[in-house]
Amino acid sequence: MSRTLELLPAVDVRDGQAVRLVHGESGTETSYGSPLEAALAWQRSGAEWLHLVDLDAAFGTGDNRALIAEVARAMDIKVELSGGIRDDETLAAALATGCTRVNLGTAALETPEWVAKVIAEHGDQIAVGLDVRGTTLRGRGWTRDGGDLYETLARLDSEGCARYVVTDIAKDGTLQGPNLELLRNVCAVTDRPVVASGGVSSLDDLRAISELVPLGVEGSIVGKALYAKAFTLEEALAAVAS
Ligand SMILES: O=C(O)c1ccccc1NCC(=O)[C@H](O)[C@H](O)COP(=O)(O)O
Repeated sequence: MSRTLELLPAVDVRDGQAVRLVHGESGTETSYGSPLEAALAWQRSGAEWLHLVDLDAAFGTGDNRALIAEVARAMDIKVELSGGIRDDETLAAALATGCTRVNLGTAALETPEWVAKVIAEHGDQIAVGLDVRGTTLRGRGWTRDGGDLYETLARLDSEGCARYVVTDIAKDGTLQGPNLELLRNVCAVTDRPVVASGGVSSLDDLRAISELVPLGVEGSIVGKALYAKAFTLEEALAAVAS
């Protein structure tokens, strides 16, 4: 098992643009231009992963499917694809981009039988996003309650889910620091790797998340902090190198 925290710079796409949201709320977008340019910039800076999100698909306001596929296919690095992957058709389209894995959110809450089926079929290519306010999961672009974090986690563990992407929505896009307690609590009840998401603001935040690697935290998504130039990706990669 790797002892170095993986970093996944984020490219969240809304209406064809790379954006950042606050608390994942529609209407709070700050635009950062071309998603392809952003993704290529993270790749040039040494990223080994890209976290690529179709926000329109997540919110149900359309999709950026062609653009997302173009970005994913242009990458030489691993891609984690998220947003609106909820049935056989959207899963097939996502996997056809050549991405390394997909991140399911709403489907894990609304169609658990389908999620159990695709976990069995695709194994490590499927991660589940556990997006929470407190300990309540949120689906449909984080707009609707979807049950208890720990009950859902126990169910997904029993179904063989390979990995979880854990987001504290209250922290997401706020530069207020990650919810380390949430990450510790999730790691305490599952032996599956956890990818942290939401709130990273500084290199010290990344060092603090790195300290959770022995507990099961495998990686950290970084969005706003990179776009706001709180630090560079090169500095972040150096900070977590062991
Ligand atoms: O991932 C989703 O499906 C999603 C749905 C609705 C709103 C936001 C969504 N994702 C946001 C992210 O994955 C962010 O890129 C990530 O949490 C980074 O957060 P931050 O470092 O705080 O900018």
